[in-house]
Amino acid sequence: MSMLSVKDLTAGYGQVRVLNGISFEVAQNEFVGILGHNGMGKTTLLRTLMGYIRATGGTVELEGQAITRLSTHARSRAGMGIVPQGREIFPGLSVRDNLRMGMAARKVDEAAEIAQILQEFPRLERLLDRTGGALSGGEQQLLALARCLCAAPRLVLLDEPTEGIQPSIIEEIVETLHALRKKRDLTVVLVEQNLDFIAELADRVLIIQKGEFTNTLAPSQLADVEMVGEFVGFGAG
Ligand SMILES: Nc1ncnc2c1ncn2[C@@H]1O[C@H](COP(=O)(O)OP(=O)(O)OP(=O)(O)O)[C@@H](O)[C@H]1O
Repeated sequence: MSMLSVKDLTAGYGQVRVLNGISFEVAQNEFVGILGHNGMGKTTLLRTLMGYIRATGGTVELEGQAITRLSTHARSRAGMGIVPQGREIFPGLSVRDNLRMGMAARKVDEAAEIAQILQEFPRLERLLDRTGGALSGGEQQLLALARCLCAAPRLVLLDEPTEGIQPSIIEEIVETLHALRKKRDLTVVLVEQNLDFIAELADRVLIIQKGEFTNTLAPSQLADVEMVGEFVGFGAG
């Protein structure tokens, strides 16, 4: 059974349709990348999968369960999590309290849960009492991912995690995701513009153009700048 199964998904804003019939499957423990120009619908797709935007047509199944009509909270309880573009941590709360907010919907031993998260995100340990807004972009991205994991998702949707982040922390995010994949048996759908990042993490890469998937690339093909440029238009950048 697939972890995620999406069929003919359509969605948009008011009368403007942005997703024009998206279909794809993601296997358990697979990492799938999504690549496309700005404005092609990547963020809209992740937000529709998470239930922030209502699908106007099509179906979404998580581990065989129909979730197309469920609320965002219900999807979260069913095992789906999102790390949104721009990270959206709570800037006025401490790192510890940001993590606590991530667990709010579950009955867990907070201290034990935070100890586990710190093993997976050692950089956060000395930052626990700092406010989220005082962290660097890369640290905020790690915190956003850690907070998402506090809800114990099995599928994580990542929206442009490397946006505005220094290369040294980008490499740390790659390593963290590889480790989480093994340790938590995590499945990831990853929207990215950073070709190196996506090539290091994704098992396959779906190309989105005008709200539709038009091609699938192997990660090794991302090194072929001309080929990527043909599909995505920013290969040379
Ligand atoms: N809240 C909104 N209301 C109306 N139109 C929107 C809204 N959000 C996005 N759009 C439009 O929907 C289309 C797809 O946007 P979306 O953010 O999904 O693209 P994207 O591929 O994620 O691009 P980016 O990388 O710039 O975020 C764009 O034409 C955008 O202008």
